[in-house]
Amino acid sequence: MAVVAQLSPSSYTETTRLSSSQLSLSSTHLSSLRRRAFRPIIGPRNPTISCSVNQVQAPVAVEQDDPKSKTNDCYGVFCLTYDLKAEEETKSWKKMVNIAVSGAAGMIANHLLFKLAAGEVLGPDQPIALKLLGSERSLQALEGVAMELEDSLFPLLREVKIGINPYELFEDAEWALLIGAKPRGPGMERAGLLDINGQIFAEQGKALNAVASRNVKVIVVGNPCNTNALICLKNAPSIPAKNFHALTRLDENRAKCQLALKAGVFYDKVSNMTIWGNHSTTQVPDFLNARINGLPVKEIIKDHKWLEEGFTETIQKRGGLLIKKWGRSSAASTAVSIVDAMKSLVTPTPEGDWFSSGVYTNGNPYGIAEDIVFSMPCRSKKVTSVCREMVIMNLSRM
Ligand SMILES: NC(=O)C1=CN([C@@H]2O[C@H](COP(=O)(O)OP(=O)(O)OC[C@H]3O[C@@H](n4cnc5c(N)ncnc54)[C@H](OP(=O)(O)O)[C@@H]3O)[C@@H](O)[C@H]2O)C=CC1
Ligand SMILES: O=C([O-])CC(=O)C(=O)O
Repeated sequence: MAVVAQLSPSSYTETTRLSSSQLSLSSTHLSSLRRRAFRPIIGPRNPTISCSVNQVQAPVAVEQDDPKSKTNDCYGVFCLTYDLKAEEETKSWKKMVNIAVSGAAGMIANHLLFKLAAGEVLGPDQPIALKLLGSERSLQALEGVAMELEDSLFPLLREVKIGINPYELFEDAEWALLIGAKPRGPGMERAGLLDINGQIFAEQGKALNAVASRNVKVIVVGNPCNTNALICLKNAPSIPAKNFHALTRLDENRAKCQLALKAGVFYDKVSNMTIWGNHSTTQVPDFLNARINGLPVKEIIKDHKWLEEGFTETIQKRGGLLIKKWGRSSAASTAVSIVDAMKSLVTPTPEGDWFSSGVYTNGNPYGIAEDIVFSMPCRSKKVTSVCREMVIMNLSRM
């Protein structure tokens, strides 16, 4: 099995000290390396750095007319081809999965990428390729992120590619985690971001439509995420609308946390938590259908006034409160919730439970307006598929 890597300026001096036998390079791999050695790549401010394990060239500046063509085939150590010591182990690994992440130099991605690369999401036998999308202004920061990924020595991380062209980065993507978008500041509503962020998702929808796997699972995180998810899916008519999700898992996690706190139980005792609607202050966290230790919440939490008033408002305004306290929007907990959302899609949902996700309303059983993206209870049926079934619940209790 081969690993691909490109030697970054900071690492090539060390690396060239090693002989090919020390790296256990086969002759096939060596010739592949030599081929790669002269392929132009992007470095800081666009110099081209060409090198191989036994050959180093000084960086050479290259002309690039179209900034959209600035994409690395691979980054740093991920361009190197070598035989794995653990060949036996890797034989049992699954086929590599391409994961595209936008806003990859941002706060949320900085937490998420390391979880993905560690196998926390798709498991210890799932090698991954990370395709990191940034912009002109973040390209250098993106290199910094790629350098940290290099230095982390993740066995499952087999490829890293950075660039600014979604048509290149989204190619054959099986996951697209669309985070890149301006966050709100104190006193703003998420909807206020639509003018700035909406266009990003139109372009990225078109790119997904053109080049991504037809089975790509898209999780839209950038706010306002429901509307952005709708914009994205409308621009990607060749990809099933059910594959698009607006992230409301963070709200679900927040709601579980508050119910657990009030009931004096651990989080894992809270189940069946639905977030209805938008990832915004209009959302409805549904305590009526949620359960604690398998029982209706109202049987466990007797303070019904708190449930009806305090709880709902706490969840609706949690993001805003965090911005007020921290000065920026939630990043680590959002990354955790993206992990949770991905796992929920590829793992059969435990019997009787469900999770929340913003999904396209197409024949929904709740009477919610059609043709929007709306958070509701979902179940996943099959490993590795996006099968989603709506949960039919008795809404007359609400
Ligand atoms: N759905 C949810 O539950 C949550 C959603 N969010 C949302 O996720 C998004 C990303 O948050 P976070 O990672 O913390 O933000 P950061 O500011 O850390 O990173 C955002 C990235 O988005 C890109 N971007 C695109 N357009 C703009 C713009 N006009 N101004 C600034 N950045 C831009 C930038 O990357 P580049 O230059 O490479 O394009 C930047 O690196 C935000 O919209 C935020 O509101 C946050 C928390 C929870
Ligand atoms: O509040 C924000 O703008 C960021 C966000 O979406 C959240 O933390 O829920």
